Amino acid sequence: MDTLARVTSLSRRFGHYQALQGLALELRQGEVLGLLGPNGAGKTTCLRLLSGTLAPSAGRIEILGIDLARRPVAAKRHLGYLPERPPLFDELKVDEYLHHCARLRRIPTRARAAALTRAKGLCGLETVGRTLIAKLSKGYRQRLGLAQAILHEPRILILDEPTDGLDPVQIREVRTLIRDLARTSGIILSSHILSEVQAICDRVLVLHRGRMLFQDRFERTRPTQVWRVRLAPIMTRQALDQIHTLERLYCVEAAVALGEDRYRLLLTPPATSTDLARQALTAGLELRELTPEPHDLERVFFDLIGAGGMGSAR
Ligand SMILES: Nc1ncnc2c1ncn2[C@@H]1O[C@H](COP(=O)(O)OP(=O)(O)OP(=O)(O)O)[C@@H](O)[C@H]1O
Repeated sequence: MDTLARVTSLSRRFGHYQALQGLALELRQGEVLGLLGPNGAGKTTCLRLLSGTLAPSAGRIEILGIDLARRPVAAKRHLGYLPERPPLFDELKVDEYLHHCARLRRIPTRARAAALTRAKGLCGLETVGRTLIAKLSKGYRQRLGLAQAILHEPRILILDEPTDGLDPVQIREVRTLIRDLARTSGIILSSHILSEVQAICDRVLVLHRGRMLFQDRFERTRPTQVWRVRLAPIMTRQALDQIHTLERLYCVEAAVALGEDRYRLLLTPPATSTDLARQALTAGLELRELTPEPHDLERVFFDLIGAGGMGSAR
């Protein structure tokens, strides 16, 4: 897979405030990378740095091997950027605005009409070319923001909260469009909604207080290795025996007591819940409940926003 962007030790300060600290990431062709984090985590700062609209305090950004700080014009040719608030001019019509963007992007005059048709087609804007931007709905404004970002067919798309403020139908359309665009480019987008990132992205990078907390590739078919079990009630003095029996099961890597005959178990790969049920029965444990725990990312994210996690006895 081709590496499109490479970021090393990227940091940005605002006065004494460290908004981003030591970020490293790579973006590859065909990949959608999600930046996930609560408000103020540093997502917009990171995307502004990557788009070249904000200068870093330290670190390096390479776009297709070109140093963004040293050769900004050459590097930005490969970038399309949809900021948090799309830079639209209300007094222009959609076509006028896109022509203006095509000029700014230095698309040759003879190629402009085709570029507009392509971008409008991809973003579902064919019917609104002559509409005044001031009259567009929020959903159409967002589509237009996307259209200006893809007009010059960039290899890298940077999208700041691309579905923010859209209704469920528009969200589905924009998600489909993003997946379509990823066939020919690499996309990095931000969101503060876990399900959003899980729906669109191949990989996630969780930011918190300007630092990278966690990075993972979604393997949607990967079964969870963490299970929660409830056993038949026993006398308190036997509780220790119960957890020791669980720990001794061949398929169990670790067991944590949650109280009232409930335990959280980490299975040894490639063991499955069927192995667990069978081995528990053989060991004389009576299983009353067996439920999968959320995937790692969900636990990391809920820990982050203070809703409990692996260590809690929810
Ligand atoms: N121009 C600026 N001057 C001073 N502080 C700033 C500036 N831009 C961002 N910050 C601060 O940097 C931190 C990170 O902001 P940023 O907008 O990158 O977060 P975010 O993760 O995008 O948040 P949100 O989801 O709310 O958009 C915040 O505390 C913010 O107040």
